[in-house]
Amino acid sequence: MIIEARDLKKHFGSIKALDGVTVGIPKGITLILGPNGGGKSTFLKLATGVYRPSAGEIRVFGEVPWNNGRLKARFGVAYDPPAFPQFTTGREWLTLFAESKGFGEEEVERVAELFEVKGFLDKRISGYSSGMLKRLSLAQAFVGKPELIFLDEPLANIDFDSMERVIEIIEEMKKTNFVVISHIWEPLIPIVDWVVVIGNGKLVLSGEAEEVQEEVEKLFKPHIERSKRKGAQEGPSSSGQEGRQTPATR
Ligand SMILES: Nc1ncnc2c1ncn2[C@@H]1O[C@H](COP(=O)(O)OP(=O)(O)OP(=O)(O)O)[C@@H](O)[C@H]1O
Repeated sequence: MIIEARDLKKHFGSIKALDGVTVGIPKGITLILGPNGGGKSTFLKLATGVYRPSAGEIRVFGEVPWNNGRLKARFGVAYDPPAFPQFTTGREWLTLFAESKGFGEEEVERVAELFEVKGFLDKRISGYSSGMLKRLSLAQAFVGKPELIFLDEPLANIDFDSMERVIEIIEEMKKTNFVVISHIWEPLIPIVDWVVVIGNGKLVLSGEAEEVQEEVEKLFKPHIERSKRKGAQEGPSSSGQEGRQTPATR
């Protein structure tokens, strides 16, 4: 196991963000799922040493992440929402970050190309769209090809082509381990090895992707029936207009 949590707790005042999670995450690609406010990002921040556990323990590569610069140098992280200094350019920020990890301009170019951020790299971050911010945060997480990469919502706010690209990049990096939190889970399932579900501060499920896929589908596949809405629109109580309005009819 590359990550092991034992009775892990994180409380913020009376909020029990994590309330006794015991779980092991193996090598490969792990997907963390769960409802809003369930504790996923808190788990990630405990694993990356941003938070210190209120009780229990978490270890990454056998080490405690809190206050552990040596361990932090071994992984990359993209948090959600991405946070950057606003008045630097993407290039300045990536260069500073790469240098802090012992890499130079070449590595900045590599990750910038990988996530197609080159077109706006010399603009100030304050002018970036949500998708640009997401792609810059992904580029940062991949600097130096770390052996473990944590990604919080890597597919949020990016267009379909970029989504496919991100999934391909993750799949191609065979030697890298990934821990990915994503509400957009379906396109990730084919490449995922392990799934962890955290809800209400507790572990709900942990297992091999193939074995738990059915259960995951039961828990998280949205069941929206088109016919009901159509029926409501066309029914006697509707405004009398048929079907969906086009911009011209509004
Ligand atoms: N720094 C904080 N201070 C206070 N409460 C916090 C803090 N971080 C998280 N929480 C609370 O802890 C709980 C778990 O939050 P967390 O962000 O871990 O959930 P999540 O599963 O990542 O949710 P989402 O899917 O909405 O991103 C929530 O009730 C949240 O409000």
